[in-house]
Amino acid sequence: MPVSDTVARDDTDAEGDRLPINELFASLQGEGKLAGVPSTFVRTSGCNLRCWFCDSFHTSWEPTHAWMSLDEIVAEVESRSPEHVVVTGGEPLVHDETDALLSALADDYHLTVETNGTLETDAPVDLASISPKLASSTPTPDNAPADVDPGVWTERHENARVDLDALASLVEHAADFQLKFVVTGRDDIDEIESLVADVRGVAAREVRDSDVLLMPEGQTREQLARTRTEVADLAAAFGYRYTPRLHVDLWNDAPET
Ligand SMILES: C[S@@+](CC[C@H](N)C(=O)[O-])C[C@H]1O[C@@H](n2cnc3c(N)ncnc32)[C@H](O)[C@@H]1O
Ligand SMILES: Nc1nc2[nH]cc(C(=O)O)c2c(=O)[nH]1
Ligand code: SF4
Ligand SMILES: [Mg+2]
Repeated sequence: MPVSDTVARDDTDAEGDRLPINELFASLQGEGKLAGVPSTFVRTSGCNLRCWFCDSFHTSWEPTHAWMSLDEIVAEVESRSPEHVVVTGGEPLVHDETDALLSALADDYHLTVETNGTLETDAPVDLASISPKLASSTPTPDNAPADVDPGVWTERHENARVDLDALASLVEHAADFQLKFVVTGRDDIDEIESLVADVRGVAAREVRDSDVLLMPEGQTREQLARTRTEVADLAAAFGYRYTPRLHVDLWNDAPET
């Protein structure tokens, strides 16, 4: 099991700007303020966290990818019609080259970055879709994916999952932002309220309740069916925004959806 933050660069990667791409596809944005918007997704591989529930197993726990040059990625994006591009992962901001990709796309596309909120970027971002990871995301031998021993990641994930300076920087820097929490149940709400208060205390930008989104944990329709009602009730009770996971509802989070 890889312990590295990112993925090992192979020898063909020696030259130029390249990124490890797990998948690149057009779909509807399934989550957040832009749910339903046709978008091209660029999914990088490698992450500095290991959420036990990660729905992109082959970008975190067992990374698989092809190394593509920034020019190749841009050409693939240009061959698809959506005007919105979502750069996601894995954790896209673990790669320095992600900033260069965002800059290359910025003039022609609306850019959403899906990030765990632990790393900053100076690159142009239209929507910072920040998903801070709560204590309920930390992997343990009891909740880790099948046949995976979380090992050092229990402590490593727990120590790295919240960086208030990075969160404040992302909130302040992007044209728009959302704090989109993966919610396993009502036991998460105290930490959400506390973290939102902490971000409000350091960020030089208003964080409205409508900028805070509660998203049910679930990789499949069946798992979402177990969590969505409780999470929707929490959103209504605490005044936050509920977000669905449309791609799971529509396509059960099949690859390239
Ligand atoms: C695979 S992550 C990649 C981006 C970044 N690493 C992050 O976690 O925000 C994409 C989005 O899916 C969410 N996500 C991952 N696994 C999930 C699950 N089991 N249930 C609900 N949301 C999940 C993440 O919180 C994030 O908003
Ligand atoms: N349709 C669709 N919408 C998404 N929004 C965020 C996603 C992600 O994996 O970052 C995602 C995804 O994987 N598919
Ligand atoms: S931070 Fe994102 S990519 Fe990394 S393990 Fe968690 S959900 Fe997966
Ligand atoms: Mg996804």
